[in-house]
Amino acid sequence: MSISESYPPAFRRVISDGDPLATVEEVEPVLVQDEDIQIPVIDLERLDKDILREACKEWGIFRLVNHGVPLALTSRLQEISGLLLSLPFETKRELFATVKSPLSYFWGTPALNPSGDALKRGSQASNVHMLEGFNVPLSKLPTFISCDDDHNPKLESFRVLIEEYGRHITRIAVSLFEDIAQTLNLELSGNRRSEYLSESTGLIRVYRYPWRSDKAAGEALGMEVHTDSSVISILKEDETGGLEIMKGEEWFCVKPVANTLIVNLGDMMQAISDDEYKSVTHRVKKKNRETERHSVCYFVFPKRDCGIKSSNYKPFTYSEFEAQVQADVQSLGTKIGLPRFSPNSPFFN
Ligand SMILES: O=C(O)CCC(=O)C(=O)O
Ligand SMILES: [Fe+2]
Repeated sequence: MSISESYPPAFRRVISDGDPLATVEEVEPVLVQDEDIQIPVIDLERLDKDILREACKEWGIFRLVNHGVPLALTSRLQEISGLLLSLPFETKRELFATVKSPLSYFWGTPALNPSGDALKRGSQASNVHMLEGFNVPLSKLPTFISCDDDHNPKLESFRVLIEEYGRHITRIAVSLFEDIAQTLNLELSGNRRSEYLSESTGLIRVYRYPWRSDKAAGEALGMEVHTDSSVISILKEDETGGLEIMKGEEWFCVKPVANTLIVNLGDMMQAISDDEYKSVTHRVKKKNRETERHSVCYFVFPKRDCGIKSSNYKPFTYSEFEAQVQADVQSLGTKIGLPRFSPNSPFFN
């Protein structure tokens, strides 16, 4: 099987010859080469609250070292997910295609509904994003019994590995959230912590961004410009690179560094912090054409009915925020996010 047979059919023309009729939006010509930038580094074993506060305030993103996730576990998870993602397209489509499976396979868009299925996007949206992946809601993982174990014993290894990785990454998210809350003097008495950051909402997405031939025209965007809706997102990328962040008015490349994790703050953290901290604007734009990019991304959210009150937004629950994002993606093709809840914004709803 050639590698392109494992890609969704809509990707194939684009990766091989850049057919001008291909349905992928070509991004703006690159006028300025995006420069590399060093993001702040946080050491989880010797956490410095001042550096953490500064990173959340000025950047909304930082690199985490001494995070305690065993290297062997991450490597094995990356290896198994890579193997599953390189299965033929049709096999991947069938992998979780049982009504009982909480896991799903998606491609062409990162915008999914709460069940993990791709959202139909508005007509103005660029049609296909050059990415595919598996969506894994961690709390539902114990109920996942693969009906395809005979054909794919790798699926059982994937489940075991992602469950263990999920335990580590949840521990990191909770401990970072508590540290961040301290830097904000945020009151976390009672069950406030688990309402703001509800472990049961945690999900992991394993992404693959395809390789492209030298003949392919232009650049195809891996993931469009966005902020995450989460409280905290934690990314493990491979050595290919492609993650870019906006700082000031400029785009910068975040270079991969072995055995580190990237933490970015999401919209919910921005709202909880009363806009003191930033939900970083980012995208994935792969410069290295010849290699695929693989990443494993964790997202965690507030409890669905958790009320978010802040001076810059009308009060809302996370469910309301999510419903608004989904409605905008479906009607406009893109997420508007927090401005929908800000009386000072032209997007206020
Ligand atoms: O693949 C990546 O590294 C980034 C993915 C991302 O930004 C997202 O899923 O929100
Ligand atoms: Fe993101």
